Amino acid sequence: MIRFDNVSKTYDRQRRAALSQVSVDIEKGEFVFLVGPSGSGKSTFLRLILREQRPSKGKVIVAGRELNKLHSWKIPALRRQIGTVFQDFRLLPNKTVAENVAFALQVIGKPSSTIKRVVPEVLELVGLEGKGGRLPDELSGGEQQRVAIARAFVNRPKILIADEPTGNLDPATSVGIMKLLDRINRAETTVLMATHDSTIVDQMRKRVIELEDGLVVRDQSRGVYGYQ
Ligand SMILES: Nc1ncnc2c1ncn2[C@@H]1O[C@H](COP(=O)(O)OP(=O)(O)OP(=O)(O)O)[C@@H](O)[C@H]1O
Repeated sequence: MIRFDNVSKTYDRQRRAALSQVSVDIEKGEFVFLVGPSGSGKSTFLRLILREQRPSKGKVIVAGRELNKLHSWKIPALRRQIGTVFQDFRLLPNKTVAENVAFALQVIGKPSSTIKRVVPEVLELVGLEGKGGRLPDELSGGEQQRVAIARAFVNRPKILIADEPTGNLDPATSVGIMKLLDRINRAETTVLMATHDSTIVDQMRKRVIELEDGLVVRDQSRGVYGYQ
């Protein structure tokens, strides 16, 4: 589903590579944690998958497309297959929960009959039934992240990318969010999550890819967080 073939990335005017000769293969339906110290290249890895950045060398292949060869007009279609969730939720503050989720479908041209049907379904899936009319600031952090996950998942993407999704949440709330991501993964969605949350990684025992200074220093199935 995601393949990096000897990928290096050096940003303009930087001496050091953000990623160096990275080769990894992530299969459909896998759940993968991406770990490593700050500045080790995790966000760069995720940005390459979304074609927000291009590799300096090597190939990135996502859902069968080699991203370097992808015409820019095809980038929206690529991104439609990838749901994204971030540490800071990134909800639209003036829209209700249901409107936030509906908006993700409106921008890709889904008919309103479909939107009316699937928004309540996905809100129920994430445990927010009955909260569709609230504004984001009327929700707890954990609930806001559930809205963000509902929005990312409502279009049933092949891949879900989560960049520190539990970074702003307390441990108990984080466990609930991880259960939800696990459930989404069991529905055949490939999940790739960058995190500094050692407790979560140690509890879940999923594949762990560790970066250090842009290099893959570990790729372990049923792995642990494994560094301080
Ligand atoms: N847009 C950019 N321009 C120049 N250098 C960048 C840019 N983005 C990242 N870098 C550099 O690339 C390296 C890797 O950064 P990246 O953001 O990928 O790390 P990270 O592992 O995601 O860190 P964190 O855990 O703090 O989010 C760092 O040295 C960083 O300074």
